[in-house]
Order: sequence, then structure tokens, then C-alpha cells
Amino acid sequence: MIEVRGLSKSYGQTKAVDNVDLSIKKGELFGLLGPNGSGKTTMIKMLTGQIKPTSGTLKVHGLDVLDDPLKVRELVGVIPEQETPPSFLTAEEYLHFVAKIRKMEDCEEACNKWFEFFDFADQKNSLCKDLSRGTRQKLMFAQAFLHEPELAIIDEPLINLDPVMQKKVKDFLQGYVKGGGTIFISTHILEIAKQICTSVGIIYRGKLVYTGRLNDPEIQGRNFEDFFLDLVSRRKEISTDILKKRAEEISAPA
Ligand SMILES: Nc1ncnc2c1ncn2[C@@H]1O[C@H](COP(=O)(O)OP(=O)(O)OP(=O)(O)O)[C@@H](O)[C@H]1O
Repeated sequence: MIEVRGLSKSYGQTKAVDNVDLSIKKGELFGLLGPNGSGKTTMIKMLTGQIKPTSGTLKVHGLDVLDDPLKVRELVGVIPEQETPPSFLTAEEYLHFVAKIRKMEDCEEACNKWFEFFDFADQKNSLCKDLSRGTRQKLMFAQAFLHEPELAIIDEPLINLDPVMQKKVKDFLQGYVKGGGTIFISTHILEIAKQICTSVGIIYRGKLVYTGRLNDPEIQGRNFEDFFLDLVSRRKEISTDILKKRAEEISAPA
């Protein structure tokens, strides 16, 4: 469902994503994990055709994202990082608008299903700007799954949701992949990955330093948090040395 080869994205000197290879099969609930600034959002932006890679290839849903970014966005359900629905539309108008873009014939039932699922039917006529942050996230979630995409890509799916809604969303995501869907999420919350993901990738400083299942022999018998911290802090020591050297160079007399 997702095939990435040699994918890189640089912003000036910063290698946000560095030579990543990744394959995600249909039916996976894949979690991309990594500390802040490790390249998760940049990966998602490339997968969804929001930004172009510096180099590499990427296929999503069998489509080359570089050749056909519009088609990819039409097929795939996406929740970008920190995205909120347009302030000037009501919640219902926004879902109808998305349904039109998704070329859905009759969206009334699908929209109502989501208002009920997230328990905010009483606010469907409110302007999005007047909704709470959590409710805006619910709406973003609804728009991504409205057309029941085969693949959904979600940056931090549980952000701003209360524990009751988090549980609902986690159950929904697990059910979705059991029903044949594929989901790619990014998160820096390890607990979420442990609870719901069928496979994970760990990205650190743009490099994919691990991919596999949570029950892989490499992890088995070890606490996943320790495994994760080992992977990223081992590299942190290296980078700390580099930073120290740079600081010495900068402070050295000319
Ligand atoms: N538009 C941009 N211009 C310059 N640098 C950028 C840009 N977008 C991201 N970066 C840099 O690329 C690196 C990766 O950022 P990215 O947002 O992908 O990380 P992340 O893993 O999603 O972080 P977080 O968990 O904090 O959201 C960071 O060093 C960031 O500062």
C-alpha cells in the first residue's frame, strides 16, 4: 500500500528525512514513532503529496505520488498535523464540502454516522471556529474517514481527544484494519503504538532506525520503551559529540 525508496527531504542543511526505505502492506496499522523533530511530519507531507522530496521515490495506493498527487489525495484519507477545519463553515457544511471533493453521491448518512460516533450532533450547525479544539479534531477525523478510504494517513491521531474519545478512536482504527483497511499514523506517544499498532517504524534525525513488529525477536523480552530509548539515545550520544565539537569550533579563537 505504501512503497518508499531512498526518500530524502532537506531544508537547507537540515536533513529532515534521510534516505528512507519503507514498505507497508495492506491491512497494517503502522505507527511511525520518533522524538520531536525527527521527521515524522515531513514523511507524512511527502506521502500525501503536500511537499516534494529532495530525492527518492514513493508509491501510495499503487500511484506515484510525484506524478499524481491529486489522485492520491482523492483516494487517501488524511489528517495533517495541527490542521483545523475552515473557520467560516459549519461542521456539517465542512463534511458536505469534503464529501463533494471525494465525489460521494449521498453523504447525509455518512455525515450523521460520524456526528453520532463522536457525540457532537448537537454542534453540527456550529461554525468550526466556535468548536472546541477536541471537537475540531473529531471533525478532522470524520472528514478523513467519510469516504471509507482503503488507506488513511494520520499525524498524531489522538491529539486533543479526551480519554473516552481516545478509546473510541483506538477501537475504531483497530477495527478498520481488521476490516481490510490500512492505516499509517505518526506519534511520539509510545503507549499508543504499543496498544494498537501491528507494526512500527522508529525515525530519528531523519533516519529510519528500526522497522518491524512489536513482537519481533529484537524487541521480545524487552520493554519497548527501553528499546526505543536505547535506539534514539545511543544516536543522541553521537550527535551530542558532534554538537560539542561544533561548539568548540565556534568558540575557538580565529
Ligand atoms: N518547512 C521547514 N523549513 C525548515 N525546516 C523544517 C521545515 N519543516 C520541518 N523542518 C525541520 O525538519 C526536521 C523534521 O521536522 P518534522 O516536523 O518532520 O519532525 P516531527 O518528527 O514531525 O516533529 P514533532 O514530533 O515535533 O512534530 C526538524 O529539524 C524541523 O525543524
